[in-house]
Amino acid sequence: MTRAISIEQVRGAAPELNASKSAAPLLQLENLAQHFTLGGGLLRRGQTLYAVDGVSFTLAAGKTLGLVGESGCGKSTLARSLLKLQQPSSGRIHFDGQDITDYSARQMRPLRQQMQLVFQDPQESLNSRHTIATILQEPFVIHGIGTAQERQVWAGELLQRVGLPVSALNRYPHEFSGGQRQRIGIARAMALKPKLLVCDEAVSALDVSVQSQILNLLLSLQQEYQLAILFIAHNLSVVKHISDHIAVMYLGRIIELAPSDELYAQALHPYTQALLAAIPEPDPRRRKVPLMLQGEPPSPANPPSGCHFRTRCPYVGERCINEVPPLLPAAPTLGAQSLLNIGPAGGEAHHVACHFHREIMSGERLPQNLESCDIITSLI
Ligand SMILES: Nc1ncnc2c1ncn2[C@@H]1O[C@H](COP(=O)(O)OP(=O)(O)OP(=O)(O)O)[C@@H](O)[C@H]1O
Repeated sequence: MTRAISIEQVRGAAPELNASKSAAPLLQLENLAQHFTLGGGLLRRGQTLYAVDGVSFTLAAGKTLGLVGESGCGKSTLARSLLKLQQPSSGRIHFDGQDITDYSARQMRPLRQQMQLVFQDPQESLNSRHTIATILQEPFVIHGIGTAQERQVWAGELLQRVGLPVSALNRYPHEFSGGQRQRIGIARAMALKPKLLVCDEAVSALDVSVQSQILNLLLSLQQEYQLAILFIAHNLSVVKHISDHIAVMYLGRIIELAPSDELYAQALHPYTQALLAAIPEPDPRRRKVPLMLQGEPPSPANPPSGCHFRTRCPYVGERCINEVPPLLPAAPTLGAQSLLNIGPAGGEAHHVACHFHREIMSGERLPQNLESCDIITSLI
């Protein structure tokens, strides 16, 4: 007779990699870069594309970091690099106390259970020819965990945990709505009880009401399993309710990183301010005057010198052309939370990469060229 084993026991069945080594962050990136050498036409051949250009942050167990930026700024590339689905060009990745940067595919194999990716389009990521039972049992099969009967039980438990009935096991992905398919995608990602979930635009294709149901599901899974979540979106309003911290990315670099509440209360980088201004405000009394931005984002194959944002920044100065602004704790004069627990490991500090953020916030530096600017509409 087969003994039913709950999914709570799965982690115990897996190789014992799981004990956290210390209070160190679960994930730590140091200056991670992903550069591609372009092929194709004569004009582009041999050119370097700076998709991710020196990203550092930390993420603790049980916390969510929202990663936001326009299409093409490097969010998905960053996700793939930190999961080592592609080898980064430079920088270091620390996961659960181990420097995994140079781990081989074989060394990564047991860690794959701990780091899972949830995709935007579950239609594409779920094999349409397989039943939900097969799809949910696959992670156990790949890692050689459990008997056939045990896997069947676990698949049913996973489905119920994400709010779907066990009877759905014998159906196919196309028989479900987009939101239900994303629940199945999350169930599959949670099968081996990972410590880190990377959600790459996981709710972007869903209706707003379904989005919030999926976000609530992620939050409850996070509480239950002390899950760390990197939540990628192109829209600041989506990440607001799920994120403890938010990182704003522009052309391969993090330009602002702050506790979520603080970012919304007092964004310090002109780009973040523009993203916030682009969020629609239904109450006409509270509508802000949109901050204007010039032009389109430059190509990551030909990024501007100095500050990558300078070609669209209303506050640009000479220094922005010549010097890359480092991502540093915000100026003490900004007061409040910004002064607390400052540390490069993230902490509660508000970090910003702008030479003039003090002057902009104090009103000493005024925007120029506003007349000729466009509103960012792609982010609305
Ligand atoms: N394998 C690759 N070879 C060459 N260029 C690439 C490769 N992968 C990504 N890029 C380029 O890197 C840049 C960043 O792409 P990426 O998909 O990471 O951005 P993104 O912020 O996730 O955008 P989106 O929200 O549209 O998915 C883009 O210019 C893209 O064309």
